[in-house]
Amino acid sequence: MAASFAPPPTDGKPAVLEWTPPEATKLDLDWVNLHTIELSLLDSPDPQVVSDLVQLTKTAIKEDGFLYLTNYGVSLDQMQRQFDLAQYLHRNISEDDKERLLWDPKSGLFAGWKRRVGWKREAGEFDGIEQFNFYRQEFEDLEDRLPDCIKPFMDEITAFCEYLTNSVNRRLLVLLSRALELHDDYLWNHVQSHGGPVGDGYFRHALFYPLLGDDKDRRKGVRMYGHTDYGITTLLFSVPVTALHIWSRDKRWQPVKYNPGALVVNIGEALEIISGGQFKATLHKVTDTPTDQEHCERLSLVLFNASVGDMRLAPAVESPLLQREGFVQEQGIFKQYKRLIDAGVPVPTNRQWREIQISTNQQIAPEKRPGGIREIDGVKYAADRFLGVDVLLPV
Ligand SMILES: O=C(O)CCC(=O)C(=O)O
Ligand SMILES: [Fe+2]
Repeated sequence: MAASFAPPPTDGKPAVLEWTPPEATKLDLDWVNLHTIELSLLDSPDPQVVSDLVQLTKTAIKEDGFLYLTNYGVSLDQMQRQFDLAQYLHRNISEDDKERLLWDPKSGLFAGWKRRVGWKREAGEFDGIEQFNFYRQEFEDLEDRLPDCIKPFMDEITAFCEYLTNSVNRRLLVLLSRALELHDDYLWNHVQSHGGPVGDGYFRHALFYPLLGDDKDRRKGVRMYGHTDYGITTLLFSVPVTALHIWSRDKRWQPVKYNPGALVVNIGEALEIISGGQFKATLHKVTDTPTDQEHCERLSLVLFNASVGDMRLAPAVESPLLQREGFVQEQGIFKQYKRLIDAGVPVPTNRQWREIQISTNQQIAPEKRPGGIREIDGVKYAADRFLGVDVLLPV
């Protein structure tokens, strides 16, 4: 049985205001119908239950690339505390710390403080998104790389990330390895980066301020443009303010419904490549909120799990699933990597791949991207090219 999360005590620490979740939207939206994976069932003594769970996981990642994960070992109260801490960081970080810890995406990492004015170190147009991003270095240098206000709580944030990485993500990777019919620790041992609470990935405290008036018009309803995450898996805590949309199997943008306590998990590009396209790195974007949430702040906690930096990804051809069913080259990154592999051209290493995307920053309006907008089968795509790899993202 996997142990549940056991956070460090809170006594003796500064008082932290409770985060009040905004009310969920009352609008009846075109919700995407995601499958739910109950992670605790992996421990079931009944082999049929476990094999049904693997089958359901396979269906979810082949069909949607997104799923809800429940019963993963963190209680609602424990999750609430992490939202309290994220809100506390955003309310209490000093202007000096914002300056001192200002991020520099040109470095290839999003580490530190993002202001509400775009995705570069230099101030750009208002986008209303503030973030603090904790990479391995933030966990290692508790003195110099953190806002002073959050220092008393780092034991809790560290323990939380350790649990998410070493228990939740590890168990999820067991399920995904089994879906590929490989041994339980295949993805954990070969693809997941290790070291510290987040490996080469990062933990994010994001706060989306309301976007109103001219700012709203200018951004045409989009907060974060359509993209796939480059890592292995992304664990997003389901939040009451609706904004996350996925490019669904019906080839349209559909919102993800609030599921209190659940993790919304998406498959990153690394898994799409390893699985020879059997798993889908699904496109998603963050949009304006529904009209009844227009004035709500959206707090969002995310763990991005990253792959081993020096590795050049290729499909796991030892997978019996791949041997039986072959590659799936319908979409996206695997198709592009396969073209390079077939041509004998080395694909980028995982580190090169993530750093080029962060440093050249994809959050550029589609019409301003180098390749502009292309229409294929009636769908408009923004075209980009990184390190010889074409990237097409629906607008
Ligand atoms: O905040 C969210 O719901 C999603 C954010 C996201 O897609 C990302 O940061 O990659
Ligand atoms: Fe994302």
